[in-house]
Amino acid sequence: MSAPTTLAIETRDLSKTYRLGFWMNKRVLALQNLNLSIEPGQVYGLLGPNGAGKSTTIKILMNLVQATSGTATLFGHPPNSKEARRNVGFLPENPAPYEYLTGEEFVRLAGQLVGLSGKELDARVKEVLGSVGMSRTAGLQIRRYSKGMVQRIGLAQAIVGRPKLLILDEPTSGLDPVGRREIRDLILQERERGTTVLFCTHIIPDVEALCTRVAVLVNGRLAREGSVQELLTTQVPEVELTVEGMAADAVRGLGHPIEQMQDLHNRLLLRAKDAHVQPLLQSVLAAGGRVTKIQPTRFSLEDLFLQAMSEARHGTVGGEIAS
Ligand SMILES: Nc1ncnc2c1ncn2[C@@H]1O[C@H](COP(=O)(O)OP(=O)(O)OP(=O)(O)O)[C@@H](O)[C@H]1O
Repeated sequence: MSAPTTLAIETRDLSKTYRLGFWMNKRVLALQNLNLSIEPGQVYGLLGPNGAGKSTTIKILMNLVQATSGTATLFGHPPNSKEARRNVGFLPENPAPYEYLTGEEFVRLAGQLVGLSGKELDARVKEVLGSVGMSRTAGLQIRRYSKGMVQRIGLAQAIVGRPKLLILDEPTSGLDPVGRREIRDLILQERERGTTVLFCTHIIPDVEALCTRVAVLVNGRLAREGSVQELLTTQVPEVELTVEGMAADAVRGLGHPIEQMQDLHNRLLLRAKDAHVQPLLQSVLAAGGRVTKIQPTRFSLEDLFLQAMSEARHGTVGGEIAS
């Protein structure tokens, strides 16, 4: 029997309450009993609206914030241990590298900090500057860099030590489409190399392009978790119908469950669950309406995200100020 693989990241009942106010008597429940199991080699996306607890999770994993309760481990080691730190490359949300260093000096420093030296360091610095597209501008001081260049040099310092795990807080935020594509390609390269990547973002197309698995956090709680494929296929299929010759009220009056209806003046766009389509169709035709188009709808990650948020709105817990 083979030994179980050590998880790259594991959190158990991880919670964080921030204390606020002069008397520290206000509490923000930023994270509530978060359980994550991230296998080595996965590219794992942490999705969620503003204030969902994504950065708090990452900061706990990077030992920048202490959890209030629960545990977190990186390759089986607690975040404050040398063993955990040795294996991780990190890009914070707003990287603030030393501005008076050149890009190359900064990446070299990061390489030295992870134990590289001599020819190996020279070669690796050159290699990563090339792979983030900064070879030509690496001699400029960082204070001269654009946001995109800072982001790329930040990524270069994160990967210079060939970490087994990359943790990236909003790696493509604020970048133009070309910059975003380049950072995405770099993450894909790291995935090819077998690096485990955890990144958080609001940008759903990035998640669709990169992730093997995702977690959706809302109000500090895990609202959805699974492979992108799994999450999308477990949704009940829906069908979109285009109806002409009937008013919206008349269609509603037929009494069938309809998920969404859009009135485009000369036609109606209806969205109904697969199981309800046949009776709806028959009633529309019997009432004199014309059905000009029927098509299955593809449930997107964005739909899933919005659904998770609307469910959470009815049972808010985290990210709220409690007394
Ligand atoms: N240092 C802090 N002190 C007090 N409250 C904090 C602190 N850091 C975060 N919070 C609160 O904790 C909650 C979660 O914040 P967090 O930054 O983890 O969310 P996020 O999902 O990363 O949001 P965003 O997408 O906006 O970066 C929010 O309500 C936030 O205001």
